[in-house]
Amino acid sequence: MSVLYDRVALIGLGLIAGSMSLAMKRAGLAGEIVGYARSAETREVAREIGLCDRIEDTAADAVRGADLVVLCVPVGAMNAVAAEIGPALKSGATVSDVGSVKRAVIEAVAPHIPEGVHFIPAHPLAGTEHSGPRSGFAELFDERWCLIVPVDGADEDAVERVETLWREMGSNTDRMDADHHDLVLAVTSHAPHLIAYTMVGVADDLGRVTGSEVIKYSAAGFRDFTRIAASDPTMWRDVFLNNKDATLEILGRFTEELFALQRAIRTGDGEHLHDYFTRTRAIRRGIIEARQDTDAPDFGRGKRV
Ligand SMILES: NC(=O)c1ccc[n+]([C@@H]2O[C@H](COP(=O)([O-])OP(=O)(O)OC[C@H]3O[C@@H](n4cnc5c(N)ncnc54)[C@H](O)[C@@H]3O)[C@@H](O)[C@H]2O)c1
Ligand SMILES: O=C(O)C(=O)C[C@]1(C(=O)O)C=C[C@@H](O)C=C1
Repeated sequence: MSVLYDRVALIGLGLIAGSMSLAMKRAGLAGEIVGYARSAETREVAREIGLCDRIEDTAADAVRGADLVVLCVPVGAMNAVAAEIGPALKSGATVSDVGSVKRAVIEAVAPHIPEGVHFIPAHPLAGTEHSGPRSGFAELFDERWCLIVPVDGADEDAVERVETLWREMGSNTDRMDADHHDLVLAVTSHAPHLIAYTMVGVADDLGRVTGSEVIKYSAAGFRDFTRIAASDPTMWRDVFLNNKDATLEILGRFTEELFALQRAIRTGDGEHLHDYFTRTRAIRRGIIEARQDTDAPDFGRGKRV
């Protein structure tokens, strides 16, 4: 692939920006990659490991002359960063972001984008529980989805170029409306994270009673919960505070179902439990069969679904 953007600026140098830099280098997509992070320590690490071609000490200096600027900071920091870079953006440039929530990010960023600059929000559905400048790797986006969320009146060429960038970094892309994105992600990512955080908290409370047993004998299912619950606290605080309505809607439904299952256990209603688990098993099997038919990429790393 030839160079897509002569100069790319990455703001916030953590897991996603680091992986983007390495994936762009792998495919030769950027003439130059410039980086900026708020803390001097992160900038120092990024320089030391050669994460970008150049690291600047202010966000405005990093975006000056850039053809593509990608905001890779926690969702709650998007507004302040956009305000800082707005006046320094080059006419004709594209600003994108990788935030896990889309409606709130659009509302936070769009007012700071000057006339003549394109704003094309995006969200790669790929991550790990690790964060910071040393956590990125070039393969993170391979065979994963990246959702592109164009705002009303978005320039089609600019949208297509961002789609090409993600495809060349290894992802499959789809377009989605911001509100729909936030509801879908509340089901598939946000509520599951909150449930994992809760379950690990419950186990921790129990652990105080039973010593180290909870960890020592933890089965694979619980270990998966602990992996998810080790994710970055700032990132997830911001996700929940910025996708309130959709997350609360899904958690409300979750609680209703949980109460129904709780009641079935208490009253010994085995038929209810069996029917419920049969239905959920069929859903999982249906997903796997559909994927084999369409050869679509899976939700998990590699071929694990
Ligand atoms: N981790 C995931 O699984 C994942 C997946 C997809 C999208 N996202 C989204 O990507 C974004 C970045 O996540 P990450 O996992 O790379 O996080 P990270 O914690 O690894 O990196 C975030 C970086 O932003 C910097 N930062 C924080 N506030 C800043 C500010 N005000 N100005 C400048 N820099 C600032 C931090 O120092 C850090 O370098 C978030 O919006 C997150 O919702 C994360
Ligand atoms: O695999 C993980 O660790 C993730 O949690 C990644 C995950 C997800 O829920 O799938 C987390 C947040 C993102 O916005 C996108 C992807």
